[in-house]
Amino acid sequence: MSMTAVELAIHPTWNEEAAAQEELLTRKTALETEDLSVYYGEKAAVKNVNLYLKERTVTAFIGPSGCGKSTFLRSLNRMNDTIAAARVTGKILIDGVDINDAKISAVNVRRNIGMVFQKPNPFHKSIYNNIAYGPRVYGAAKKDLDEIVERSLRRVGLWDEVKDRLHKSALDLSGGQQQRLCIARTIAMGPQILLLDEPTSALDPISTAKIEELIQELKQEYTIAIVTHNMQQAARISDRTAFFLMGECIEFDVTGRLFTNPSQKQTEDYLTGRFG
Ligand SMILES: Nc1ncnc2c1ncn2[C@@H]1O[C@H](COP(=O)(O)OP(=O)(O)OP(=O)(O)O)[C@@H](O)[C@H]1O
Repeated sequence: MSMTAVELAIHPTWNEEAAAQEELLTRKTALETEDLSVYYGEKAAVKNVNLYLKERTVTAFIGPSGCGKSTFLRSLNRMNDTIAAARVTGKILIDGVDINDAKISAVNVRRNIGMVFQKPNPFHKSIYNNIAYGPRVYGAAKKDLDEIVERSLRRVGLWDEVKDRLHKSALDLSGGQQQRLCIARTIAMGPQILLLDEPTSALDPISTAKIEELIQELKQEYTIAIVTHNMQQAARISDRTAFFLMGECIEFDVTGRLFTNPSQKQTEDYLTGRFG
């Protein structure tokens, strides 16, 4: 059995955890990919990836820079549609329906599968209007907006911090608060799946810890996929982890097992810092 010191320290009881996490396999699949490849022009950035997200779990995507993690994540809610050179082959299935089907609207896909980016990117609007903007565009009644705003802000633990300044600019919030606001903004649209692309890499350790705690709470309700460069973070917060290398998904397993007893040599080399 191969174990890295770091991962042993993080997962001293990984056997128990792995067993508990196997239970998650019995959950419904929220989304799965079949031979998903993404090309930028002729170059394949993601190659024939088959993996799945189980309902109300956290799945982490790790791997060295440029291995295709973000491209893969972005393909899951059709964000790559916005890049002219990008082309997707294979399937992304939700309840057996391919979300890339021409009959499916990308806008609806993105309502159901929300995304939060590396750098907090609140709109240049008030805190209130950051949350209310999307629901308003989609026809939420004016009388319901106050409730949507409060519920979304409470859900990310921001309500008490901002309730007295709802109509002040969101840009005056700290980076960590801005990122929680961006998560609240996504939640306000009523998604089932949240895609988080390195959501803490621009944040200080305290704000990072708050977001990690929040992710643990949100998984009671949402299916979450997260790209992270921080292996400790993946080990701390995810139920399953996929290790990517040069566009391929090399290994996909219960997080405790992938970190302490990887089945592939490339995974072990990455975890032990032999490359990447
Ligand atoms: N818009 C784009 N146009 C062309 N090539 C791109 C584009 N975005 C990414 N790539 C290329 O696709 C490959 C995968 O990039 P991607 O950003 O998905 O990797 P990553 O694993 O998320 O990297 P990082 O951890 O550095 O963010 C890289 O070779 C990158 O240069």
